[in-house]
Amino acid sequence: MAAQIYSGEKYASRRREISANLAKRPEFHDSKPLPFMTREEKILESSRKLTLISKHMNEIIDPSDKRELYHLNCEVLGIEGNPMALHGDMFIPALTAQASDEQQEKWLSRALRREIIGTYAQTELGHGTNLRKLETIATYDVDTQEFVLHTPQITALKWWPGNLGKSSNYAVVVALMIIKGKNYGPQTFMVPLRDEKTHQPLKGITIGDIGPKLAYNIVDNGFLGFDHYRIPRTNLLMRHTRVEPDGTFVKPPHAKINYSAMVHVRSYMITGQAIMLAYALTIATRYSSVRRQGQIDTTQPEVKVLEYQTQQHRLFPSIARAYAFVFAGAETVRLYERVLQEVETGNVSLMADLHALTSGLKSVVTHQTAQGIEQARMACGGHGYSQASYISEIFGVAVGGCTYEGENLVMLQQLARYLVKSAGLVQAGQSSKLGPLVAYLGAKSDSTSLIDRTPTPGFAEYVKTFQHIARKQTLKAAQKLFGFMEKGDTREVAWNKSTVELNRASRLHTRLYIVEAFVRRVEEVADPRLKEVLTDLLRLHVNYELLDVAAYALEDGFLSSSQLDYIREQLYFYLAKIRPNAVSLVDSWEFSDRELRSVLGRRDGNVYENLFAWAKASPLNKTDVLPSVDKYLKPLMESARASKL
Ligand SMILES: CCCCC/C=C\C/C=C\C/C=C\CCC(=O)SCCNC(=O)CCNC(=O)[C@H](O)C(C)(C)COP(=O)(O)OP(=O)(O)OC[C@H]1O[C@@H](n2cnc3c(N)ncnc32)[C@H](O)[C@@H]1OP(=O)(O)O
Ligand SMILES: Cc1cc2nc3c(=O)[nH]c(=O)nc-3n(C[C@H](O)[C@H](O)[C@H](O)COP(=O)(O)OP(=O)(O)OC[C@H]3O[C@@H](n4cnc5c(N)ncnc54)[C@H](O)[C@@H]3O)c2cc1C
Repeated sequence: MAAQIYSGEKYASRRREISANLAKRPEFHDSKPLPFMTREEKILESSRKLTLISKHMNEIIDPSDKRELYHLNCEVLGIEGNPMALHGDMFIPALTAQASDEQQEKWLSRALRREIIGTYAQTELGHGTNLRKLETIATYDVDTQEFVLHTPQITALKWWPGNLGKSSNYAVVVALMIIKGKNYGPQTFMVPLRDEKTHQPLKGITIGDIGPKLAYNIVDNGFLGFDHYRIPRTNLLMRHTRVEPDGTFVKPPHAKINYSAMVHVRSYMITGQAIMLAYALTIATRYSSVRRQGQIDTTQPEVKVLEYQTQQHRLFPSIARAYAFVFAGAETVRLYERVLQEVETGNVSLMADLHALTSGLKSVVTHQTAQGIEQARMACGGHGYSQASYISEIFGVAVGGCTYEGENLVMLQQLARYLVKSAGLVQAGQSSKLGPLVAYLGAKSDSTSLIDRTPTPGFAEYVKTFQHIARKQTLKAAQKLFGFMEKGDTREVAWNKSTVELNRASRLHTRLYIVEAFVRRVEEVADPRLKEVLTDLLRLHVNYELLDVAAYALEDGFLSSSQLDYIREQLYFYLAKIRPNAVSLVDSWEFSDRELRSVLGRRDGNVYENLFAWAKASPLNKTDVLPSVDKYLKPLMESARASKL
C-alpha cells in the first residue's frame, strides 16, 4: 500500500531506508519535544539540524531527488518550517523557471550549493491577492542601467515572506516595473538583502520578523522596505521577460509566466496537505484503537472508541480523502513538470489548464484537510487538546494553506473564470473545443442517476452523478453571470453578484476531479488484495462525498430520496467494512514516530505511560514550586489568611 501512496515501490522503500538510516543518527533527532521549546530555541535547533543535513545529506539521500529531500526534511526538520524552507519551496523554483541561463549560472548554482539563502518576497502589508496593485516600485534608470527599488508608503512594505525576516540574504522580489513613466505590472527581481559576510542588512534595506503566528513559527516570516535601493538592470529575471539597456521591454510568451513559483507550490502542496491530513489521522486512528471508553454490549468490557459508528464516521471519510488527495497530488506534480518542460520550448498552451486545476485543488484540499485535522483532534477527546498529541500544530500549519499561495475563495474564482469560458463554449454549441478537464460540461445528462438502479452500481454511475451536479451548477452559475450582464451590469459587477454560485461550481468541479483521480488510481491496481481494500475506501469516499453534495441532485430529481437512502446505507456498510483495516490504512503511510512527533500517535500504543512521561518532562515540572508562586501566589494567600485573622 505504501507503494500506492508514494507512487511506486522505489520511493516507498527509499523512504524506509532513509528513516532507518536516521534512526541510527541521534544527532538528527529533536533534542527535546518541540512544544517544550521557545520560538528562539526552535529556530536554533532547526538551524543546527539544517547544518547537519547540508553536511551529511549525500550519505543519506540522493540530493537530486526532490522527494527524498522532502522525506529527509519531514523526518529531521518537521512541519514547523526551517530557516531555508522558502529557499527550497520558492526561491530555487523561481530562479529555475524565471532566471536566464546566465543568471542561473550566477545565482542558481550558488543557491543550490547553499552559499546564499533566499526567499520569495511578493506580498505586502496592504496587498497580497491583487498583484496588479502591489506598491513596491522598481523604476528603471536608463542612465545608470539600474532599477531603483522603493517602498513609497507603509502599505508597500513586503510583509509575510517566509524566512525573509532573519535568515535570507537574498530574495526574489516582486515589484511593479516602471520604465519611462509606464507601468509594466508585477515583475521579478533578484535582490541582495544582507551583506554576505556579516549578514547585516545592506544600506537602503529595512528588514525584520513579523512576530509569532498561529503556527509555523520556526519560519521567520518577515517585513522588508526599500529606500531608493539600486540593483543592476540584469537583476530583472530575464528568462522570458527582458528589458534592454535603453529601456525597451520585451514581452514574455505568456502574461502570467512570472507567476510560476506560485504555481509550483500550488502543484506540490496538494501532496503536502495529504501528508499532514494523514499525520493527524494516523494519530487519531491509532489512539482510537487503544482508548477504551463505554460499552456497546453491557455484558462486555469497555470498547475501543474506534468501534463507535460516530468515531468511524468522524475519521474514515478523512482517511479516504487523504488517499484521494495524494493520488490527485501525484497527477498535479506530473502536469506541473510537463508544463515546465513545455514552457522551455515556448509552448504555453497548458498553462491555463494547470492554473485552473491547481487553483481549485489547492482551495478544496486545504479546506477539507483543515476540517479533517480538526475532527481528528476532537476524536482524541481531552488528550487531543494537549500539545502532546501534536495535532494542534499540524492543524495550524495545514490551515495556513487556505491562505498562502492565494486565498482560497479568490483561487476558486480563478477556476471559475475557466469554467465560465467553458460554459460559454457549450452555450455557443462549440463543445468540441472543450479541454479534457471540462469535456463533461458538453455532454448530456441521463434523466436520472443509475445509482441503485443496477445490481451493483459501478463507479461510473457515481462519476456520472458528480458530473451531472458539477455541470448543472457550472451552467447555472454562468447563466446567472450572463443574465446580470444582459441586464446591463458590467462584467465585474455581474461577477461579484455571482461569485458564491461560481465558487460552488468550482468546488463541485474540483470534487469531481478528486473522485476521478481516485477511480483512475484504483483501476490501475493489479494486486487483488490491495485492490479490494482500496475499492472499499473508494466506495466509502464516493458515498460520503455524494451525500455531502446531494442537495444539488435532489433539487432537479436526478437523485431520488430512495437513492439517497441507498447511498446512506452504503456509507454505513463501508464504515463497518473498513474498520478492521483502519489502523493498517493509516500505518501504510509509514510515518516514523520521529516524523509524527506525537505522544498519542506512537506506534507502540503505550499512550498512558508515554503521556505521563511527557508531562513529567514539561519545563514547569522542573521545580516543585514556581517563582510565580513564591512571588505572587504565596503572598496573596498569606495576606488573605492574615486578613481573616
Ligand atoms: C516543494 C514542496 C512545496 C510544499 C509546500 C508546503 C508547504 C509550504 C509552506 C509554507 C508556505 C510557502 C509558501 C507560501 C508563499 C506565498 O504565499 S507566495 C504569495 C502567493 N500569493 C498569491 O498566491 C497571490 C494570489 N493572487 C494571484 O495569484 C493573482 O493576483 C490572481 C488572483 C491570479 C489575479 O492575477 P491578475 O494578474 O490580476 O490576473 P487576472 O485576474 O486579471 O487574470 C488574467 C488572466 O490570467 C490568468 N492567470 C492568472 N494567474 C495565472 C497563472 N499562474 N497561470 C496561468 N494563467 C493565469 C487568469 O486566469 C486570467 O485568465 P483569463 O483567461 O483572462 O480568465
Ligand atoms: C503562513 C503564510 C506564509 C506566507 N508566505 C509568503 C511568502 O513566502 N511570500 C509571500 O510573498 N507571501 C506569503 N504569504 C502571504 C500570502 O500569500 C497572502 O496572505 C495570501 O495570498 C492572501 O492575500 P491577502 O493576505 O492579501 O488576503 P486578502 O486578499 O486581503 O484577503 C482578505 C479577504 O478578502 C477576500 N478577497 C480578496 N480579494 C477578493 C476578490 N477579488 N474577490 C473576493 N474576495 C476577495 C478574501 O477572500 C479574504 O476573505 C504567506 C501567508 C501565510 C499565512
